[in-house]
Amino acid sequence: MRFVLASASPARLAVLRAAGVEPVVRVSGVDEDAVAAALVDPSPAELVTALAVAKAEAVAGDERDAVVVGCDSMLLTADGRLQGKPGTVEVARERWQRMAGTTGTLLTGHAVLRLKDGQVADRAAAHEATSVRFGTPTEDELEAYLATGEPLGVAGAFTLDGLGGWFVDGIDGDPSSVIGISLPLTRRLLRQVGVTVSDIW
Ligand SMILES: Nc1nc2c(ncn2[C@@H]2O[C@H](COP(=O)(O)OP(=O)(O)OP(=O)(O)O)[C@@H](O)[C@H]2O)c(=O)[nH]1
Repeated sequence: MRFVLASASPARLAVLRAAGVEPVVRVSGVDEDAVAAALVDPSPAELVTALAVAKAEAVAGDERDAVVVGCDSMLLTADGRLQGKPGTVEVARERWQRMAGTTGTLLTGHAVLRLKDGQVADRAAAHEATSVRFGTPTEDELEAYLATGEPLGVAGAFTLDGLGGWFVDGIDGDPSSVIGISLPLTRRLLRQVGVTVSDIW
């Protein structure tokens, strides 16, 4: 079955490939700020789920028979801030100075659309929440990490499976969701739209 990943995320692609799926990658190009602005006081979970739906829907229009999956990840910090990608060293530094030694929640919205004959025959969406216990990098370690550039382009300014792993003391929940796509949740959403995971791996 044709499996379309509506995401530019190399991490999501890697998780799916390691799990036996060879997705067709179609980047949605969704304006995330515009989607967020159209929502009325969404909860963090509602926001990431709405963004995942928007990404999947943006790509689905060109598909005839396929499963289309979209995701969106953000970090909800212990002091209640919802954060995407920091973008700059300054922002990533400020975030780490606040979050070191605390526990945050990495939220990933997921949307699955089942296309048949060019129509959305079925759909399912949900979010996964994973607690992340951050370590406390020394000032030198933090500056070295920032200098690698890795934290700038990932939600929450950290990775679990990359250089950031040195600074994550532990998680409570699904690790694949932190990296970018929850395999167990995606399996459940696929089942809701009549697709068995072994149909796609
Ligand atoms: N490798 C890795 N990437 C992470 C981790 N946490 C967050 N990310 C990445 O951070 C990015 C979060 O931004 P999103 O807006 O959800 O996705 P994106 O990369 O912009 O790509 P789109 O789906 O096309 O929007 C994703 O690429 C995630 O895979 C992690 O622990 N490991």
